[in-house]
Amino acid sequence: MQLSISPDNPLEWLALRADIVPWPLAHVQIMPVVAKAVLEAADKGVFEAVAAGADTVAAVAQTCNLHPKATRELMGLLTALRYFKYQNERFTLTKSARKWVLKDNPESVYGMMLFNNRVMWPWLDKMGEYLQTGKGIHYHDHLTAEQWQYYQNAMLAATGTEAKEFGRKAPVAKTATDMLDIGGSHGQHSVALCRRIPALRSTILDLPEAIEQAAPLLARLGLGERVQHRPGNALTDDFGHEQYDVILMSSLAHHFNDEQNRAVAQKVARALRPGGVYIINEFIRPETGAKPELVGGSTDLFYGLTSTAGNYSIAEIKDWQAGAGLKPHRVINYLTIPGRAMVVAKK
Ligand SMILES: C[S@@+](CC[C@H](N)C(=O)[O-])C[C@H]1O[C@@H](n2cnc3c(N)ncnc32)[C@H](O)[C@@H]1O
Repeated sequence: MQLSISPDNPLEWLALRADIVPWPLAHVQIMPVVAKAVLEAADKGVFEAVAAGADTVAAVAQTCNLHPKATRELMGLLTALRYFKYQNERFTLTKSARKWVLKDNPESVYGMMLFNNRVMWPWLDKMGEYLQTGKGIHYHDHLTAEQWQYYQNAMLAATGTEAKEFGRKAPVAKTATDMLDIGGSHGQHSVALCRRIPALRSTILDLPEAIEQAAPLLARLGLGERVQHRPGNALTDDFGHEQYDVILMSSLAHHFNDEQNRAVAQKVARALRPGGVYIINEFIRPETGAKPELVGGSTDLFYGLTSTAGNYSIAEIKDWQAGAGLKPHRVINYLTIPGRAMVVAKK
């Protein structure tokens, strides 16, 4: 997937084509403003206010306690971004914005918006330092309880769509009974798979601070005893011997360095039953020289900044699995989240 600038008319098309438009300005001037405007709009309740009927600048400003002139500017930008339509002097949410940004919609990314606005945004200021030192900020080591809550809600919001596709496509036998979900947080991936495979039960291994905040999110998913949290640390805990038919590690490998991922793979290989599968579900870093890809590329830099590690290529992930004695099985790309894949190995 790529971001591109699309012309509104033939003259703009010609100007872009002739390369007389200074397009980097889109990145350095427009995108930072766009990102912060959308985050603040979500945080200040602007989308919810319009959905509830505040359909003029004055009504939005009053409902959200904002300055009228600043609100007009914000609404103009959000309309250009197609969050809103403006007709007959009234704002309405577009159908697509309604689906993705309203708090209570199942596919909404609202939780991610709050986390990015309230917790993640200041981290971006550290990018220059990271580029010079190569040392990330390792946020798991110093979040407050409130920040852990925003984080776990964000993970739930970011993976609602993916988890459904995971539940349908993960190559797990219908006879599977036991699953370990390493760094499983909210449990959406486990729940999706348990819904497909009636005898499956899952244990979610996550850090205690995460579980404190993720427990109510998991409870809301309604699988009861079949999906349970276990507080621990994937880097130091033993996973047992021939106990599981499926072990999933989703979006955690990018927080671990190569050596740590190899050590985890060794423990996974021991804990799987013969025929069991190890699924590493991840953002994929395109191989050097391969076609550039925006999702894998931008998250690679982001996880470098936040955890010093970063994304890995499919070949690197397969190498950890093979190094632990597992056989390559399948690589399954996501339709709904480009740049992500399940890299699956079998015991
Ligand atoms: C980016 S989130 C991914 C959550 C979920 N698996 C998903 O795909 O949406 C990473 C999760 O791993 C957990 N985590 C981080 N370090 C860990 C460790 N050493 N052991 C176990 N879990 C860890 C975090 O608390 C967090 O819940």
